[in-house]
Amino acid sequence: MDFFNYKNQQLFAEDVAVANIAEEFNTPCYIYSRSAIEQNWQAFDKAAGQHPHLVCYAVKANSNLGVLNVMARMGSGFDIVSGGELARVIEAGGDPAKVVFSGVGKTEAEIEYALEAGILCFNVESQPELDRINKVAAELDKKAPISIRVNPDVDAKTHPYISTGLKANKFGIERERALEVYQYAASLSHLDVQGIDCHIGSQLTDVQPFIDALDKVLLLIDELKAVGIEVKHLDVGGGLGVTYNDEIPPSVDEYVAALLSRLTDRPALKLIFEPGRSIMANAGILVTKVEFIKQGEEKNFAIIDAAMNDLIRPSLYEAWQNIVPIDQSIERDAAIYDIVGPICETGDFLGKDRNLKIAAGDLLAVRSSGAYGFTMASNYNSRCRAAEIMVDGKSTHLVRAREQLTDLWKGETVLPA
Ligand SMILES: Cc1ncc(COP(=O)(O)O)c(C=O)c1O
Ligand SMILES: N[C@@H](CCCC[NH3+])C(=O)O
Repeated sequence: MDFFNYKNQQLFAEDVAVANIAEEFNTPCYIYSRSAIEQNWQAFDKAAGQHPHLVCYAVKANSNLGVLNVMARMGSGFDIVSGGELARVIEAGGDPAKVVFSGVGKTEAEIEYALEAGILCFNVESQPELDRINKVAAELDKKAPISIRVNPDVDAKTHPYISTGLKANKFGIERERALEVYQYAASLSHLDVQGIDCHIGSQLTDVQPFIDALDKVLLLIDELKAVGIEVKHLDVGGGLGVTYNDEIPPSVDEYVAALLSRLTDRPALKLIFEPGRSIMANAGILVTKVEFIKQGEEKNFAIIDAAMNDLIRPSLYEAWQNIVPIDQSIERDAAIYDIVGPICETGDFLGKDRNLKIAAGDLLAVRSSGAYGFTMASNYNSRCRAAEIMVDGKSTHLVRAREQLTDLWKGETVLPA
């Protein structure tokens, strides 16, 4: 179900008119729907049914404390990639015992922090990382729970920047070396081998690469068992795609059912999911105002008050996101526009060649912006980052205020005279 809908030609977020939110909180602003987040999270939980499982939301998709708190209240686990994300999970009321820690470059300080917090598992990406975790755990007189991220060499058929399961990518341990690395891990005194992990990329719209990767990992689980290493959980990563334009990704039900169909003879193998985009992308929009219409010789430009610093996906991946007027009732002539921001870069666009009926002062919504939107925002051009608002039925909550000019130099100072 879509929680951003037109009623009487006005865009609503749940039961609140987006125009009213923009008036109260100004633009640009991100708006998230609590119901959408809950429904998308529960889709995973329900689809897994009685099979032992844990949904570990990938914090990188959207790490707003309000967003994390909505999931923490439902009992979610979290997939983190930094000490900063762990701190945010804890601050938002998340349970560290349900946290898995992914990423290729964990520092000693981050490992120590995660061990002290008592996380569920480190998803280890290299042999030197095993040594580092073992060393830090020994210093703390603890045993670190680990799983090894296996790179199955499967083509996820997604954008090359967000494909992670190929030999050419920096992630995980090659399938061929995995057995040997597991045996090495099992030999280290302060590691406790708990699981196995795999994540092949993001925005996958076909279920087959997931299944190909799973089959390779299941074979490895059997090989490990044969040498006396028994894993308790299988972390299948995230990566399920969403509809931005005309993509038709598998539903959560289809995706989970396809995975479970391979696990019928392994009822005790706990599944961990790390969905990010599929929970958050369509639970959020970015609202922006048209500042000027500029007619160039070759193109028309709608210059808006949001920019690549607010939402970098179109500039970085040439990602397409739907851009719609908030008020559809105004009758104007349609024209083709590039939707561009005020940043001094030709690559600063949110959409190209869009057919819209717009004028200066109009509000637009960039759809599907709840994932990898605010989390990838920056202060480029010394722009203040946008406000974030959570809608919950009829009520709105400011879950992060717009940055102020003074926030732009927090912690920074000029040289002494
Ligand atoms: C290890 C890991 N887990 C989970 C995710 C979340 O992926 P997605 O947002 O595509 O579900 C990512 C990002 O691709 C990731 O790198
Ligand atoms: N940031 C990417 C997804 C990256 C996934 C992280 N492993 C996007 O917006 O599509």
